[in-house]
Amino acid sequence: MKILIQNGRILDPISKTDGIKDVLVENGVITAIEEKITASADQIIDAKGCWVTPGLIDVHVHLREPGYEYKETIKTGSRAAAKGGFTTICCMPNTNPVIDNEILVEYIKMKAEREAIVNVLPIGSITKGQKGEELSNIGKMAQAGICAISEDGKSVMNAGLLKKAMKYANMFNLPVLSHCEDNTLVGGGVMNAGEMAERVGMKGIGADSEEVIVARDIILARNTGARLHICHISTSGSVQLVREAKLRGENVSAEVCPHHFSLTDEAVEGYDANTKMNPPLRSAKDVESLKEGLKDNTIEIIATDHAPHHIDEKNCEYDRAAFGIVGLETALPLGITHLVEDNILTPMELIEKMSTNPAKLLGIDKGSIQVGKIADITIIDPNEEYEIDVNTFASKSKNSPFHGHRVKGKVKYTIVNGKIVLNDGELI
Ligand SMILES: NC(=O)N[C@@H](CC(=O)O)C(=O)O
Ligand SMILES: [Zn+2]
Ligand SMILES: [Zn+2]
Repeated sequence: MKILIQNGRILDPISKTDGIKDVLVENGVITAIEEKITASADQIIDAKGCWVTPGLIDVHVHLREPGYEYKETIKTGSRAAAKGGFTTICCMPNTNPVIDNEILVEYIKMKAEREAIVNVLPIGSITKGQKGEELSNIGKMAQAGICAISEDGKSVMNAGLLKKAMKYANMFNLPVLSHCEDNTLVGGGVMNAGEMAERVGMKGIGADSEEVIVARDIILARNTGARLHICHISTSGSVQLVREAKLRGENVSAEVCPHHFSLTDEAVEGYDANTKMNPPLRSAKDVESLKEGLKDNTIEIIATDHAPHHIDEKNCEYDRAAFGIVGLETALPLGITHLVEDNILTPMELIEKMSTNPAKLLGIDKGSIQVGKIADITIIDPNEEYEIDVNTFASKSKNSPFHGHRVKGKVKYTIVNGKIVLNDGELI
């Protein structure tokens, strides 16, 4: 299979290429990137006016399989990923049963091999059953092919246990993806603590519940040498903690989710349960800090925290609704609309945070569009404007607060291992 991509704007953060070129893909590999390629091909893609980028990589996705297939499956989640321009996604272990042993890791890999249309990398839990009591067998899961460990959905509240896990993670060179939430400080909150929570009469979640754990985990990572990655960073204080750790030369990275830089807690005013997620939408000041963190590279990664839930789990009182929103199919347009259009990031910086830096965190040979690399490629029309419509989502769940939002930037083609899985906006 030969694919020729013509006249696109190549954005490669590794070689710092930013220019109009043709790209030739043969048998799954990029074989040429030149001003003008005149080879014959099975499919020619006219990428005029589009960005041609390394395939997007999402380090934080909930695929819900096994156990919650009514929300999402490996198959449907991978299709949502392809629509969103993602060629590789990492799936969190808070399934039922929890991914806490090598058999389940093998199961995810086997299912993904058969049913997923993008690359799926499993993440193993830190403790058995995510109960916070006993470590999962990290070594065996590493051998089976996990890309990281995480207790996402909660924090490991026992610092001693987490410290031990960090030491194991080092032995297998795995990053530790940390959901930062001290459950003794949450106090039954359902949205950001502050003026807005008072106005709508709901219990708030303070910044301290996140920041206490960010600080703790930075200290533990310093003492163990672990590769700490902070998930879904949401407060000014957390950004500052990560910034200071980096200035000290410590091995810490952070991700921000598109909803946390696109919306504030003002969005909760209409009581739409699709504005409910963990951590919650924060204040305008926090959003400002997140953008500064993106700009000065304190925050190197944009990840979706794609968290599908069934309509019945959202169609109820705000207090009782599930935490989490889908994100795979809105991430790129939100990045273009709120970061590139607002001059927070250049197109190259956006792609770096959505592909190159995630690949670096995972230690995989992806995130670059160069001759000799496996052909994971995304083609994006940055100028197409449209309204987000959840009814067009490939995801099984539609729990997005962005329905009806006007955005700019449309994913046109997603190519995974040299195979076109999204063709002119349509899934194959
Ligand atoms: N983010 C969320 O609100 N929910 C996530 C869990 C998580 O990412 O912590 C989920 O699994 O539903
Ligand atoms: Zn989380
Ligand atoms: Zn999550």
